Amino acid sequence: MTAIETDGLTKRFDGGVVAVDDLDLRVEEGEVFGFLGPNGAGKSTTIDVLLDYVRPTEGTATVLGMDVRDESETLRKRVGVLPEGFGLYDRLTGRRHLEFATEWKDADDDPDAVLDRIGLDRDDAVRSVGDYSKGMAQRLALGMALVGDPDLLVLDEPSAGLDPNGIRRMRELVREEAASGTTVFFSSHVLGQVEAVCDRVGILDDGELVAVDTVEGLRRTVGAGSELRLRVTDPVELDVTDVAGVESAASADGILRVECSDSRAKARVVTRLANTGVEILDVDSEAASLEDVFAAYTTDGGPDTEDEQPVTVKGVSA
Ligand SMILES: Nc1ncnc2c1ncn2[C@@H]1O[C@H](COP(=O)(O)OP(=O)(O)OP(=O)(O)O)[C@@H](O)[C@H]1O
Repeated sequence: MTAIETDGLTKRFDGGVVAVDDLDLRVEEGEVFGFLGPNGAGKSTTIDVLLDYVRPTEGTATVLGMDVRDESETLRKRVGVLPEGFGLYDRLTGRRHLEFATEWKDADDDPDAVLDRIGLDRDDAVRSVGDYSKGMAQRLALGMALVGDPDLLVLDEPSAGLDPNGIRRMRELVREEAASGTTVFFSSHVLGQVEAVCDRVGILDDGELVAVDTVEGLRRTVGAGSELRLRVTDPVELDVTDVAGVESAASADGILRVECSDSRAKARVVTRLANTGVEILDVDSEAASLEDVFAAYTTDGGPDTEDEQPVTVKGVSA
């Protein structure tokens, strides 16, 4: 089943702003889908339509096989939402919030189990949330989204305010949810996190979907390759340019630098060298980051795929 499907979805606001423009989007069940786009691209408006907070001007949207306008009550029980800028009730405790979420979803979650999952201390759970730090409130809101074992999780900037441990826990939770069959729709400007957890990403620009693929696939499309650096005993004699996915190779100062258009080529190069008896002393690698890919799609009319030019390579991924 397709977890999210939009056909010709358009939202035009009073005043003429077209926030979402003829959007055809498909998110498959069980995948973690990253939803990216510059400020004002239309991401929040799309999410609002999917949750039936906003009605589209044209087109349709289905979630878990149901039309969002006809089945919004049913969907509210099956979809967990962590909205950006969520509101909590200052005078109520964290535990009470979880109990409310559980009642609202007709679920039977044990609040202590949820607290343990999100890493919120049980003593803190009996304090009023008005006294919570930003990260504690964010953990609680994530916990509320997880209540009721949702079939779809919609997370808008889920790492906002979280410390590094909280970010790691959030990523683990996303992967755990996906492993249990939950679809995760993950909207964020923190591209490193999107890259770390998402199976595929969609990039929205000016209300239009300009790219949908795996991060690896997007890298290939924009010609954003990766570089492999090998310290070997005698690099001068080596030629690996016939290895599939290798663009060029050059050696200097005992280092062989191999430009790859496809990151899988790196493993092929290492295998080739090992098979020819070359001693590899050290290996290092850099891949174009999702940031580079994002910039290629959202500036200057998108990537020129006719004549693929490598974009700036940065971000170390050994
Ligand atoms: N209620 C509204 N009335 C009029 N225009 C709106 C309304 N809501 C959003 N817009 C406009 O729609 C466009 C898309 O906004 P949206 O909030 O969906 O973008 P976004 O991708 O979520 O941006 P950001 O990354 O900054 O959160 C913007 O031009 C915005 O000004």
